[in-house]
Amino acid sequence: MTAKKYGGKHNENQLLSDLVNLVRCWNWSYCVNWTAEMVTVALECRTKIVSLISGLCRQYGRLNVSTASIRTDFRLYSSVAASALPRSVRLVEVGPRDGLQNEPMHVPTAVKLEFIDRLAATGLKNIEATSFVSAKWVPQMADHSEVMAGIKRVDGVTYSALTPNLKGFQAAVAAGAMEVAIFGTASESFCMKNANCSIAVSLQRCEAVTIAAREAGIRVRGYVSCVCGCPYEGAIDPKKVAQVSLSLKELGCYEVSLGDTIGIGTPGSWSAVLTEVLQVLPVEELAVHCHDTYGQALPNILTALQAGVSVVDASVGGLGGCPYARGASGNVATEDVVYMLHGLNIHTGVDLEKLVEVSDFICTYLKRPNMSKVSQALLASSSRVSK
Ligand SMILES: CC(C)(COP(=O)([O-])OP(=O)([O-])OC[C@H]1O[C@@H](n2cnc3c(N)ncnc32)[C@H](O)[C@@H]1OP(=O)([O-])[O-])[C@@H](O)C(=O)NCCC(=O)NCCSC(=O)C[C@@](C)(O)CC(=O)[O-]
Repeated sequence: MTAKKYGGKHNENQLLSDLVNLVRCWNWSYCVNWTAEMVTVALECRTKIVSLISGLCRQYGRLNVSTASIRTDFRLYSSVAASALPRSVRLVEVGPRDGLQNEPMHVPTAVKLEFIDRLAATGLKNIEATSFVSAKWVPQMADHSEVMAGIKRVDGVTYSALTPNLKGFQAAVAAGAMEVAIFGTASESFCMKNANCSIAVSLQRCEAVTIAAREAGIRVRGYVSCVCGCPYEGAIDPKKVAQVSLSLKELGCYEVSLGDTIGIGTPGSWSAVLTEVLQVLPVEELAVHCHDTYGQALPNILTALQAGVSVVDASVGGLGGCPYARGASGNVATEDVVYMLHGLNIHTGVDLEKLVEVSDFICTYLKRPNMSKVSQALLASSSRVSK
């Protein structure tokens, strides 16, 4: 096995030291921590690695381990390593925008500001604070400028806004948006309902935003809606999703968030979408945005993590839904995502207890049930303790 075959001297040394440790401690977790590159190398050299482990077993006196059992264990643990999850995940909190945009009750600006400031105190680093859309279309977001200008900025937190066109972009930047998001969709009918134009025209509007953003030095994030299905057209071809994702990347988006707008996807349909999109975009430039209408959001997110995605959108308390997507329910609850990620030993930088307090604050204000199972469980147990 040459260093070249191993993909470089560093990987060769690392592999050999892991194999020695594996045999000495008889602990296969040394393989589970392999990087994707090392897994590829190891799988290519499977036969040689199995005989190397056999040799090391003899050298370290593990005479009862057969080559057949090494082969089976190697297959098992290298496949676990191959589906290795990211070590950390960046959460994009969309509660103040996606979460509130569909709420029938008018939420005063002061409450929105308290909501955003409290979210920033949980350790969340990306908060989509509002949207600069037409107040005729989404009345709840009419105070976008006051919200964006009134936030008590926390160092290291990016406060972004959704901007469908140049008018929205200019107003967002004037109010202090640090980043903007544009939205494309994989469904013509949904695009017409949501933005009153075709996909082609919406991409032209997006282009105007990205050109202005580049001049202003503002980063642009892109959304693709209806990636797993459309409320008006039904099934959506994953190839169409990939095509719109690529268009957004080519316009200059640093990241594309794939939105299952009506929460209809399953790990099966998400796998099909991710497979197509990953042909045209690197995984580092992808995020997922799951609604939980059918209770599939967490398994769908896990599917995306297994594919290497490490940016996840969520909304505290499971607030949200698009007013122009019939049947859409809330986003996946941020608390539920954080709980799952911490359970998988994946770093988020978010304080779960504080997050549950914010979730309780906003759901109590809105007089609506908290849709997060984690918040329900933690709030119920703390009220039992305080009785
Ligand atoms: C795109 C438009 C504006 C086109 O709306 P339009 O009516 O076709 O556009 P228009 O250019 O004819 O303008 C109509 C009026 O809106 C005004 N206007 C025009 N632009 C703006 C602006 N930026 N900000 C404020 N006002 C604006 C414009 O000045 C004019 O005012 P008037 O002369 O009638 O008084 C409209 O369709 C719209 O606002 N749509 C937004 C709908 C929306 O916010 N949907 C929810 C967000 S998307 C989502 O939730 C999905 C996502 C991202 O979360 C991912 C997922 O889950 O899949």
